[in-house]
Amino acid sequence: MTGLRLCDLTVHHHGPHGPVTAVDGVSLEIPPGTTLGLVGESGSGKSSLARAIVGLTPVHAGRVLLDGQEVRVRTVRARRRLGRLVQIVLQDPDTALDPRMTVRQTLVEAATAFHRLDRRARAERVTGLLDLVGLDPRLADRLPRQLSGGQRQRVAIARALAVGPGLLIADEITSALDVSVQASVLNTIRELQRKLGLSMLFIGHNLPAVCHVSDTVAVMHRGRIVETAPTEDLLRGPRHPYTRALLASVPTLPTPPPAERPS
Ligand SMILES: Nc1ncnc2c1ncn2[C@@H]1O[C@H](COP(=O)(O)OP(=O)(O)OP(=O)(O)O)[C@@H](O)[C@H]1O
Repeated sequence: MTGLRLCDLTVHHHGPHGPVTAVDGVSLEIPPGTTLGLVGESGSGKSSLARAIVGLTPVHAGRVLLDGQEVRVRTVRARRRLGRLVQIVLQDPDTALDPRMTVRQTLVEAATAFHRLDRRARAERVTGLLDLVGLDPRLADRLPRQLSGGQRQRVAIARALAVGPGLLIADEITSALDVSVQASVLNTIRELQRKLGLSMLFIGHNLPAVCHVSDTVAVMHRGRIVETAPTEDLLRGPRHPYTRALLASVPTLPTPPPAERPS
């Protein structure tokens, strides 16, 4: 379990009309073993924040602390250490999975990145990981294209877990999936939290989905955190108008028309 703290984090991008402040002085904390949900509409800066934590986007100002230590990404060794502590899963599993590698090869590669495993331990690890993410072990010898989108995303999650990270960042991991599949992946995330005691940063734009898996929720708007609260409190009494707008914009299931009365 790894704790994360961001102090006044600022991230800039170079836009066509000059610098764009994607993350504007964000401070937040994820105590070890807990999940922080980060919610906000498209363009609010969520991905920039996530990418800055793992060194994929430069930090303009502020600090990223993992277990109290400043994150370093300058050297190969530092990046390796970071990869061992923090893994990120993105919206599109196809970017994480090599189309030429079977599920087994993908998982073994990740599982042996930092640990030596003999043949038998590798086979057990693959079965264990697939079980953890709710996949049938018989899928181990398939290629990504022989799996559904939801199954591929589960493999991407298993691949991240194979490394044995202390913190998992999930960036819109259910957004590209069918609604019914989304719910089942969210339940898998809850199972993982219960079984592994992982620390997580769970990013999404759908407030109920984010709340389903989060202990605390932070609401991001135009690069800033406008409200942070324990999940229950946020749902019961959102304070910021933007949070209320997010809650109000959640689509409800259409109610079937009333049955026609016989005349
Ligand atoms: N590589 C980049 N170059 C220039 N501008 C960028 C880059 N990445 C993001 N931005 C800009 O930074 C701002 C925040 O984008 P970001 O992708 O972090 O938001 P987001 O909340 O994750 O949105 P989405 O869910 O659509 O990815 C937006 O104005 C976006 O246009």
